[in-house]
Amino acid sequence: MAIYVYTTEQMRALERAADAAGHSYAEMMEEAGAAVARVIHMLWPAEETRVVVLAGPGNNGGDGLVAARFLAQAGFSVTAFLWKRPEQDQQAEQARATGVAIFPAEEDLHRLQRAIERAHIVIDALLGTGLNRPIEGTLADILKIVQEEQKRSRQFDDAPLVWFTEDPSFSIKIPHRLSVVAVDIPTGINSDTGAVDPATVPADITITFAGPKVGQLLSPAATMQKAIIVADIGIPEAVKEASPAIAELVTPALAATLLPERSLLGHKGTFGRVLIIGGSVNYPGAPGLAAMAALRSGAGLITLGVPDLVAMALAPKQDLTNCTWLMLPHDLGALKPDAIKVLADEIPAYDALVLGPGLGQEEMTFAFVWALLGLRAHVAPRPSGIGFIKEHATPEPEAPTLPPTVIDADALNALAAFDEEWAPRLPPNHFVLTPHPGEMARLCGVEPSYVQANRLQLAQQKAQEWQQTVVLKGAYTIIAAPDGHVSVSPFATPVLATAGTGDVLAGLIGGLLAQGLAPYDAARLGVFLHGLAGRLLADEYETDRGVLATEVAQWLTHAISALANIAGE
Ligand SMILES: NC(=O)C1=CN([C@@H]2O[C@H](COP(=O)(O)OP(=O)(O)OC[C@H]3O[C@@H](n4cnc5c(N)ncnc54)[C@H](O)[C@@H]3O)[C@@H](O)[C@H]2O)[C@@H](O)CC1
Ligand SMILES: Nc1ncnc2c1ncn2[C@@H]1O[C@H](COP(=O)(O)OP(=O)(O)O)[C@@H](O)[C@H]1O
Ligand SMILES: [K+]
Repeated sequence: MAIYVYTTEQMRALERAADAAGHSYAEMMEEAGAAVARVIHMLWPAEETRVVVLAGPGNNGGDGLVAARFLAQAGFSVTAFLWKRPEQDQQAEQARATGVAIFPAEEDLHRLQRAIERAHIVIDALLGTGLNRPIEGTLADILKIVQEEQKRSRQFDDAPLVWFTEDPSFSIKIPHRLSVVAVDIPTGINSDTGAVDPATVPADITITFAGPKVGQLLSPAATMQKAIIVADIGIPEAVKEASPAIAELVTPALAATLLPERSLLGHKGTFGRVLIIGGSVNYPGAPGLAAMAALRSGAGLITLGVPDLVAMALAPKQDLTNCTWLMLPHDLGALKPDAIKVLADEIPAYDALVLGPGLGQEEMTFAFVWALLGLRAHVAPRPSGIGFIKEHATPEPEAPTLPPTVIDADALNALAAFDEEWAPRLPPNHFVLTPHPGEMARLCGVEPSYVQANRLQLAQQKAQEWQQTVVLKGAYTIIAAPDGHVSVSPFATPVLATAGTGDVLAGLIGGLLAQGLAPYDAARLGVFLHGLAGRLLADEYETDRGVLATEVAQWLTHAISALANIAGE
């Protein structure tokens, strides 16, 4: 079952289509409220758990009152406060009939405050995707009460968790006296832009319906939610598949279908050969990290094409004794265009290439990258001497035909530094570009803040313009295909925000390319396994800091094995 990411308008269209197909709005609200109650019931014991539901004027409030009813039926002690919602409302009546105590919020904020002080859970069902103006007045007062109580109740900051089934595979930690559970989206988050109203209360758990709303995955909204659980509200699959969505979420089920087949009779040649080209005197470790990840990806044979002094430093490292080596010509530890001569003979033996980790930014190294990518005609020879006499070194060899290639790190910077259009000169749908927001900004000639504010659209637009797969890294990494398809990673975990994890990702995607995956699929699976390895490590250490990139590479094997289990659930 695919899970998609929606804009507010797409979500409304999906609801309309579901309603037209016979799954009514009332049924969807019933399922939404039931899902909220189920998640809470899974994590808290009904006895002795006091729940306060804050219900607003729209459907979000309706969902909250349905949840209130199911929770009361399950034995929770539930109080609901209505804001801008009549007490005779149908959902309120039904909830009251099951024993939910219901009060108008406006008339007695003191009562509301006392209830929240005694509560274990506050359900935020004030506003959902219908937010359309700044929050002020009574609504701001209500949220302020929750915010203050939440601050008082924080004992320690738990490890973040983002997941998307109702049966979380990782334990959701409930360290606070008071937990905030948001219905669909925390009140005050703009579900399209990710903008956050200052009144917004961060949610420990957000239960979002049918699929994430794109704003939830953008900054700064992403920081206001920890666990995001996607709940099915019964929209028929056929309706979902026929309705437009802005992106697809990479779920365990999807990732599992992408894992390359593994023949019982396979030998190392069957599973692909990866050549990693990178390394320089200042960054000797990066290609090694890429190689460790490629080794763990299941690829058959990994070679490091690096300057000899980088090879000397790396070869004794534990995992890297499993690699073979190709010494490439360099000047003072930086690769130079002559390396093409060595590579021209070697490259045909490889099924995938990873170009970039640790290359450095020497001009001759950029010239090497341009030449390898066949942008050679536009490598400007360096002028020397007086006047206009230009000195040509040895004639440049022909650029070899490259296998599917990951372009990462300084190879991306080399592209950004190329002074003419590079994209039309590359064979289409043959490369995976893996920029972080800074590299993306350089490639696009914009500010990093612009990249972050327009992550999804920019990645989509550039993948189409460049006709290559683009992986825009960071929390909720975006993977965009040349045909306009976009996928989003479900992982936002600062455990990965440490030097070298990008090299690990590049090597992993390279290893998957070598096993025959198409660029977009190799990127989607690679990003997922990389994020999962990070999550597993955060669970193992019970912290989201202090994990090393080498460990992320090593744990890829655990991630692959965990994927099979998670997807099977
Ligand atoms: N996605 C789905 O398929 C389903 C969605 N449902 C729920 O429906 C919600 C959307 O419902 P609605 O469209 O009724 O929207 P909301 O429930 O978010 O509320 C909209 C109302 O709040 C008012 N409002 C907006 N911003 C305000 C502000 N800053 N201050 C004061 N008032 C403000 C609006 O004028 C409008 O009256 C979703 O978030 C979800 O919870 C569910 O009922 C089930 C089905
Ligand atoms: N908060 C986060 N949530 C999820 N993934 C993250 C987060 N921070 C960083 N990452 C991931 O970690 C990797 C960092 O890559 P990069 O920025 O290239 O670092 P480096 O060059 O040091 O390897 C990327 O795959 C990125 O998506
Ligand atoms: K809400």
